[in-house]
Amino acid sequence: MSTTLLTHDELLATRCYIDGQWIAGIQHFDVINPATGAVVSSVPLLGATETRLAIAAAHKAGVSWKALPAKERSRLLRRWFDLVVAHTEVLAKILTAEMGKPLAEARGEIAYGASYIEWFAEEAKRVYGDVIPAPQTDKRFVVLKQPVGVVAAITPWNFPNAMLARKLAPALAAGCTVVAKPAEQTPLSALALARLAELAGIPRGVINIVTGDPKTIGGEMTSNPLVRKLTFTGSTGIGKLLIKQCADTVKRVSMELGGNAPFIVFDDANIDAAVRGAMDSKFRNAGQTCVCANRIYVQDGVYEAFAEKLAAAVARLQVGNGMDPAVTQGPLIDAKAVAKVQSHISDALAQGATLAAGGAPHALGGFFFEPTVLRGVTPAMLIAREETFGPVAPLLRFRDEADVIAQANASEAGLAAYFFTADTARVWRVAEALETGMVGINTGLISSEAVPFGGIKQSGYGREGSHYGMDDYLDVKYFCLGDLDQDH
Ligand SMILES: NC(=O)C1=CN([C@@H]2O[C@H](COP(=O)(O)OP(=O)(O)OC[C@H]3O[C@@H](n4cnc5c(N)ncnc54)[C@H](OP(=O)(O)O)[C@@H]3O)[C@@H](O)[C@H]2O)C=CC1
Ligand SMILES: O=C(O)CCCC(=O)O
Repeated sequence: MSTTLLTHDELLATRCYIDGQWIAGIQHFDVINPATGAVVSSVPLLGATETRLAIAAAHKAGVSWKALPAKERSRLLRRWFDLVVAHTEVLAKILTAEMGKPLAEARGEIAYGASYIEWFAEEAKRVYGDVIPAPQTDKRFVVLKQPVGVVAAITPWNFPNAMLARKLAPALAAGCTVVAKPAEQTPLSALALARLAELAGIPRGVINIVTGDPKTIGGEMTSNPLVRKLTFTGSTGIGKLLIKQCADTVKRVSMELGGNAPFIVFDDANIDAAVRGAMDSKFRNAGQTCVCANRIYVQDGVYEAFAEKLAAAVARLQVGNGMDPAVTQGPLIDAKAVAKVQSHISDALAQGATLAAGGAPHALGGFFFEPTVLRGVTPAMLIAREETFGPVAPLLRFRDEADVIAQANASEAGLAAYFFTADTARVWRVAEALETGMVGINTGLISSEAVPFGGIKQSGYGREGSHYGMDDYLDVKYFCLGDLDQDH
C-alpha cells in the first residue's frame, strides 16, 4: 500500500468525528499528560444533541454498509489495519502522551488493537447461517445471521486504542455502524483511529466518535431507540447503571467490567516462571488492567522463596515518564487512582500486612507510585476484596488446593484467574473449578485477538475477539419455509 503517512500533528485530534465531518464544538476540554501535567490537546465537550446526530448518521449509513458484500467490508477493514500498523509509532506516542504507559507497551497496544481489525476483516467473510433438518417433510428451516444495527460503544482510558478497536472491528465486520464515546482522559487514540478509518475509505457515518460529558452522551446512547446495542468496558458500577438505562428500550448489551483476578502459585510450580507470570500479569500497565492479578495466593512451601524473588524483580522496575525508553512503569492515570492504591496499602498495613517492596507515592511526585509488594495479606483486607487497579502485589498464604479454590472463588468478580503448577491432573481440576471466564495456566499473559475475552458473575457478559466475538453484533433470524409444493 503506497499511502503517504500522516504526521503526528495530523493525527493529533482537536475535533470529533460525526457523519464523516470533523466537528469543532463550542466548548472544549483539555487532555492532560499524566506524566507531566502538560496539555496534550483539547477536544470538543459534546452532549446529547451531538450524540443524537451521530446516532442518526450511523443509522443512515447502516443501510448501505450492511448491504455491501462482506468481502468489500473485509477489504476496507484490511486497509484500515494496514494503515494502523503503518502509523504504529505516531499512534503509540499519542497513546503514551494521553495515558502514560511506557512507549514499548503503547507500541504493543497498537499491535494488539490492530490484530482485532485484521482478525475481524477475515471473520467478516465467515458469518455462516444454518439449515436445520425439519421434523416435517413439507417444511425447511433456515437460520440467517444479520447485523444488530447501530451500536453504541463506551470505552475506558486504560487501553484507549485496543478496547475501541476490539469493539469497532467486529461491529463493522458484521455490518453494524457505531457511535463511540472514549474516556475523557484518553480521547485522542480513539480519534486517531477514526482518522485512519476515514483514510482507509470506510464510508461516512459508519464510525462516529463523540467526546464529552459521559452522563448526557451515555443517556442519549441508552435511551435512543435507533441504538440497538450497547457495548461497554469499564467499572462494574457504571456497567450496572448502563444496563438499567438500556432496559427501557430493551437493547442488547455487552459488558466487560472489573475483575479481581486470583493468581495461584502451588508448591510444585516453577517459581521463576511464576515470578515472571506475576510481573506480567500484575505490573503490565502499572497494574491498571481488568485482568491484572489482584490477589496472589502462594502455597506454604514456596511462600518465602516466591516473595523474595518477586520483591527482587519489582525492585528492578524503572518508574518514570513513559516516553523515556528505559522506563518500565509509567504514572497512574490520576490522583483518584493514586488515592485508591494508597488506601488499599494503608488498610492492609493497619491490619498486619508488611511491605516487601515500595509502598508509597514515588519520589517523582505527581501520579507516580512505587511498585509495591505486600506480605501477610488476608482475605479480610480491602486489597483482597476490591480491584486495586495499581502496581501493588498482595501476597496471601494458602494450605491446600481446596482451600485456595474456595478463596479464589469467594468474589463477586469472575473475569480472569491464573495458576502455576507442574501437575497435569491439577491443571484440569483447578481450571474447571475456578469461577472465571478466562484462566491462565503457567502464564501471566492470556490476551489475544484469537480468543474469547470476557467474564462471568459481576465481571459482565459477552465475548470480544475470536469467532465468538462476532456473535455479539449479530442477530439470529430463522425462516420457516412451508408448503414447498402446494399442488401435492
Ligand atoms: N474493566 C476495565 O477494563 C476497567 C475497569 N475500571 C475500574 O473502574 C475504576 C474507575 O475507573 P473509571 O475510569 O472511573 O471507570 P468508568 O467506568 O467511570 O469509565 C469507563 C467509561 O465509562 C464512561 N462513563 C462514566 N460514567 C458514565 C455514565 N454515567 N454514562 C455513560 N458513560 C459513563 C467513562 O467516561 P468518562 O471518562 O468521560 O468519565 C469512560 O468512558 C478503576 O479503578 C477500575 O477499578 C476502569 C477502567 C477500565
Ligand atoms: O483492562 C482491560 O479492560 C482489558 C485488558 C487488556 C487486555 O488484556 O485485553
